[in-house]
Amino acid sequence: MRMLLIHSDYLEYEVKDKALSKPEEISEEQKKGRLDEVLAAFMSVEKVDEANPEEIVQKAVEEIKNVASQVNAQNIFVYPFAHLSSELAKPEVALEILKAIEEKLKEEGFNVKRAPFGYYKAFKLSCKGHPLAELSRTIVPSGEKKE
Ligand SMILES: NCC(=O)N[C@H]1[C@@H](O)[C@H](n2cnc3c(N)ncnc32)O[C@@H]1CO
Repeated sequence: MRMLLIHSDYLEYEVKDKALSKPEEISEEQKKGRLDEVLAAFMSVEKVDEANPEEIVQKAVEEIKNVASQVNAQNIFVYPFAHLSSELAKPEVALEILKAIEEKLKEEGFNVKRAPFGYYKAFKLSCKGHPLAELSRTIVPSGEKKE
């Protein structure tokens, strides 16, 4: 998995069009979303992650928790983003992993939103610009090598 973490004044999105033939079913309310004072986690789930989805969920949650505590963020935006890797996991696997990350972060007490999966979305982001405001992480299952 490739993750881009941006500590932001806000992140807001608006669904524009389907990017998959069968995108995630969403309600009218989910077509727009916004969080303020947010750690935005843009994530590309990779083919290598299919070897151990549970481990990837655990490692991703740990990384996000670590950064959230360093930047003192309580709000997390889980954002599916297929542009950080050329070795993408199948959509059905990626969606399950992102849903699991969302749920575990909620269990940890964070206020979490997840942007809809399988759509083109307009988004606005206001990066805070401090030294830890822009971070990237690469996560792979144990035993797999990081490319
Ligand atoms: N910016 C818009 C967009 O990225 N849209 C992406 C994601 O929402 C989602 N998606 C599909 N596969 C993946 C994957 N492996 N990891 C993350 N998201 C995925 O499906 C869309 C088309 O690739």
